[in-house]
Amino acid sequence: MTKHILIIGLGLIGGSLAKALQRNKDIHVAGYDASALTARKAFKMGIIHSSPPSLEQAAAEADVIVFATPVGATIKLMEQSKYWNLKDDVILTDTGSTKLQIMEASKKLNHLFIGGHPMAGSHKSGVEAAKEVLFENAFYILTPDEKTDEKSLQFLKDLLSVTKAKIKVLAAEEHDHMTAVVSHFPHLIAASLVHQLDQEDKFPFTRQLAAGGFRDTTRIASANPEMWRDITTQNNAMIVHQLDNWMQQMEQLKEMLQTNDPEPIQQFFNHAKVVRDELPIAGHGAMFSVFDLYIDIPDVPGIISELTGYLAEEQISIVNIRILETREDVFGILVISFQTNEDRARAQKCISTRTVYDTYIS
Ligand SMILES: NC(=O)C1=CN([C@@H]2O[C@H](COP(=O)(O)OP(=O)(O)OC[C@H]3O[C@@H](n4cnc5c(N)ncnc54)[C@H](O)[C@@H]3O)[C@@H](O)[C@H]2O)C=CC1
Ligand SMILES: O=C(O)C(=O)Cc1ccc(O)cc1
Repeated sequence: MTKHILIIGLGLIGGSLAKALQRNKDIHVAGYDASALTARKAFKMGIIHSSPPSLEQAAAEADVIVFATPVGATIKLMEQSKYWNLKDDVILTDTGSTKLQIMEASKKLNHLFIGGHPMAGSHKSGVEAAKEVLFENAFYILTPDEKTDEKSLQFLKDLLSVTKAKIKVLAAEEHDHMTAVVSHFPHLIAASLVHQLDQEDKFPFTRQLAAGGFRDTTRIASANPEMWRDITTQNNAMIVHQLDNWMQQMEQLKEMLQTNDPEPIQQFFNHAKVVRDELPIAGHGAMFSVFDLYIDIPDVPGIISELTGYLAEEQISIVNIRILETREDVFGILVISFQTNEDRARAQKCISTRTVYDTYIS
């Protein structure tokens, strides 16, 4: 029997989930967005099967309702949902980047709520950025609570299995602690680095030099500010704790730099390199999946369109493209990112057979 899924919020995450769920032919995906234009666009793009005009009516017909809105809006919608005329056995879930406050809000609901967080995404937002394959190989965290029955949890896991994400059950507190470390606090640091660049007024040319490493380290600072405002205010205590640790670390770093002894400075970088190099690679346990292919290219006009042209001919989709370094006299490094490991392997074969340029995977 066809199951009715309602996705509220048709941006990057809601749109991507809607697309992935459509792989299951026994599912009807209805989509609602506060922006009527977004909902219309999602329907025209085929991301959702239907775009109901009334949220309450769509909610009444749903077997599963997914809140894919910024986490502040999600809590407000959850409160409103108490007044909706829902099916008794409906499952409510969400995609938010925080879980503690959302699970706290769920205690006041009359229906089952299982927290969710697909840990893949990007600095882009909006329905236009939605991708069916966004969650493949990424972790998809679920945070059931003591009211969750095994059958409903299994139903939700089965429903989400079409995303090809790795579903993992965690307590909300564990989730918020870990995401503060690997996602929320790093986001604040990325934004702070950009602020620091912005305050640099001695040499305005500095911005032009902000290539390679600076751009890599700060990419996420281009993400949706409203979404990150909500994440930061909800997971505030865990983030402040990370900031305390960081400030302590910076004090030690400052002392080390003032002493300026080369040995501990090298050890500092060495330890970071060892830990960083040992992180699980994307697709094998990493939190966010992007598959980078490095290509040594000469700095000549037309080279990028030549390479992307070969990939297009072989129908290999690219998710990102950037140049790490270009100087007039040396080869530059082109980094092309792919959504899946298979795409990257096909791209490497394509470039190696059709050009003389060296390719490698970091
Ligand atoms: N962007 C990312 O990389 C990731 C985001 N998330 C989480 O997923 C959720 C959605 O994020 P994105 O899709 O990136 O955001 P987005 O900005 O791309 O989309 C959010 C959508 O929700 C709609 N919306 C806002 N308030 C609404 C309301 N009250 N009722 C109905 N629609 C409303 C907006 O019009 C927009 O279309 C957030 O909670 C975020 O924390 C989770 C994983 C990754
Ligand atoms: O772009 C990136 O690397 C991200 O970190 C995207 C992201 C943003 C928020 C999340 O809760 C999960 C993933």
